[in-house]
Amino acid sequence: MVKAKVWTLKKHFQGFPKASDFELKEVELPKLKDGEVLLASVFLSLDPYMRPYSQKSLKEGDKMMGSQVARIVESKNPTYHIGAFAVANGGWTTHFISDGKDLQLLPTPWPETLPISLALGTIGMPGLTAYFGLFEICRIKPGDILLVNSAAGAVGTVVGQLAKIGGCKVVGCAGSDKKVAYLKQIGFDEAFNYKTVGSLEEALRKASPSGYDCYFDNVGGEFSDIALRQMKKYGRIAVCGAISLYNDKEPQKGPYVQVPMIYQELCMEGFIVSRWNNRREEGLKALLKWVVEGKIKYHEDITEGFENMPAAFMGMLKGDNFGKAILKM
Ligand SMILES: NC(=O)C1=CN([C@@H]2O[C@H](COP(=O)(O)OP(=O)(O)OC[C@H]3O[C@@H](n4cnc5c(N)ncnc54)[C@H](OP(=O)(O)O)[C@@H]3O)[C@@H](O)[C@H]2O)C=CC1
Ligand SMILES: CCCCCC(=O)/C=C/[C@H]1[C@H](O)CC(=O)[C@@H]1CCCCCCC(=O)O
Repeated sequence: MVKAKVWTLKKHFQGFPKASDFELKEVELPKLKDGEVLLASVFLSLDPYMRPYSQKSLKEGDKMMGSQVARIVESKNPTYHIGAFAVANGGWTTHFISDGKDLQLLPTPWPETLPISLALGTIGMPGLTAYFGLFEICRIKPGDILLVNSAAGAVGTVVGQLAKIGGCKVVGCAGSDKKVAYLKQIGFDEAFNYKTVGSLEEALRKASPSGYDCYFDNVGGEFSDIALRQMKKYGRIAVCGAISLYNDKEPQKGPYVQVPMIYQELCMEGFIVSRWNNRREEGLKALLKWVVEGKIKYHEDITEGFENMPAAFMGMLKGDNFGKAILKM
């Protein structure tokens, strides 16, 4: 019998999550049935969606949602061999049982030089979000000027570098000087710390006096209200995330987007990356190739120890992470 350690949602979040909202439990897993596999989490992903989606889909006492790179430790399913690694949606747990349907084996061959945790970041869901958001929603073309916020994070770093590959001028915003320096190092044309610029409006105008063709929005709220007013005619806006709003106790009013959208004839579209699940392989293959060629650089922010999962989650939500936030078991 395997005993799994599991982080549960003890109390629904009220505003920003607190340590007391989580509870660590021990659960005895049943024996494997035919077709099932037992997995041990190796790396757990920390993602912003866990904040709004847990509110929407979890009951108090449920296991916290999330994905991991996990190793198969026992198998009664001929497709999955002991020792293989897979990306799974097992939640915040040390061990779990799967019938194999939700498992994605890592793209093969996986280069020995790359950490397998990248399958949760640049060569995983966040990388695919950047890829499809940029090519399908922003529809970038060479010469476009692109703005991305939360630019030093899992999605943002890939957005900026892909846009450079696509021949764009890229402007990125992030919440610390260290992050800004990194953005410049990986090829962003302009980058600034949105927390320390006196006026966001002026900083955006200085970075691109002629305005923006594309805006990849990870933040929403007030930032978007200001950015929207600097879009060029026929600009495209990919509404990817709204992290500035996820911890609100009450929904905020505004921003009111109609006037700039009409004047500038903008196209603004929200999306969830799973829309392109049928093109997952194409996206992963392209991202893996660019990483191997050194055209996409990555940075991971790794916290060690399963017991630190809630703290790492709260840290990511407030911007402590530099690159993709990961927990190593
Ligand atoms: N639509 C989709 O299918 C998907 C959407 N997303 C969304 O993409 C966004 C980025 O996700 P991901 O790259 O994984 O996360 P990140 O790695 O970017 O981590 C979150 C970052 O958000 C920034 N942040 C937190 N609060 C604020 C705030 N009030 N204003 C501005 N920035 C803030 C912090 O960076 P800083 O220091 O710069 O403030 C923090 O590091 C999220 O909104 C997420 O929900 C992600 C995956 C799929
Ligand atoms: C207003 C909330 C916006 C959240 C945007 C975001 O970060 C979306 C992330 C999804 C990503 O595209 C693919 C995912 O796996 C994320 C959603 C995960 C949903 C899990 C839902 C589980 C459940 O409802 O039981």
